[in-house]
Amino acid sequence: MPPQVSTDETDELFTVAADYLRKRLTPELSQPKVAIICGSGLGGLVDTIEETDKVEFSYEEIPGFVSSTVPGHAGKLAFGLLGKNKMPTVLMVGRFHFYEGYNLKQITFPIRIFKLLGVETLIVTGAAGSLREEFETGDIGVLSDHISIPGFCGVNPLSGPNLPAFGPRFTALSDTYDYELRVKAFKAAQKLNFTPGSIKESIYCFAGGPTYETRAEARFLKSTGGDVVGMSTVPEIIVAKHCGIKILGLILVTNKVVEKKPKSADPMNYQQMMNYQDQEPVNHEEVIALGVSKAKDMKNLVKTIIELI
Ligand SMILES: O=P(O)(O)O[C@H]1O[C@H](CO)[C@@H](O)[C@H]1O
Ligand SMILES: Nc1nc2[nH]cnc2c(=O)[nH]1
Repeated sequence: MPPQVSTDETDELFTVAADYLRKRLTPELSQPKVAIICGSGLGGLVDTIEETDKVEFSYEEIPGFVSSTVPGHAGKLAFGLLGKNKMPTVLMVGRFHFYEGYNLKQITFPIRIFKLLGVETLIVTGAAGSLREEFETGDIGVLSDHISIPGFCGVNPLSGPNLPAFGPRFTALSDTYDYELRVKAFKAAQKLNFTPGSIKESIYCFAGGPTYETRAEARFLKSTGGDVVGMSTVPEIIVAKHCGIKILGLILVTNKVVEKKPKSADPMNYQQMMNYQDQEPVNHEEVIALGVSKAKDMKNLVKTIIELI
């Protein structure tokens, strides 16, 4: 039996959604132990589950779910068995974002459904821009911490009445990213012979989007100690931590946010000093394309991590 979280009227919709899914799944699939959120361009992760036992629901049909509106986010929930250990798993193929106009409660709604279904581990994936010279495009970041820029302004998915059935009023986030899972991520990368250095611990800066960073914002974020920046991930992670789900964050670096002003530029040579203007601005098509090109690596990594769980 999955853990039973008692509910009251406020969280009635969570129960309705969980019951809706449970009724349409076999007992084996209705009690997933692992949930995976697929980030931009990473929807291919759904292929890690066997086609034969895959059951999918479009977000539109699940009570309380909103729709995916961003290219690269298909908008479906897929249940199946993953890896050699046939881990019962649920995948969000496409996530919700604050910049789509949804509030943080809507964005994080699925996490509490996962809790009610019995999920113990959440693997959050996403695309992000690199704030550090040493983080190359295509590298994978294993999240060790985050900085929520909207959080400093009171934008937090746990604002408003607390739901004690899920967790406490005040939640400590100091150990949010499970150490054992991070170790497993590195062990999996080693097992798969990933290029040394292409997978690194990273601190994720959550920016609201949908605009990418100005050059000054990029410098500011870098000065905060962040390694990568994206427009998602943190809200889901906060709600998962609140209800006691173990968390692993995997970020694919899809572009570089740091500007490349040459260190040796002659201060009297305005062309040298200003040549960072030549840098191509980032765009979402490039973000998705990078995700698709690294799909195989991401799939193998996630599968191997789950086999180590
Ligand atoms: O975080 P995911 O959804 O993977 O995608 C990242 O890429 C998109 C911008 O290109 C934003 O949604 C940003 O958060
Ligand atoms: N904020 C932000 N999100 C991203 N997602 C993918 N790349 C980026 C980026 O450069 N900035």
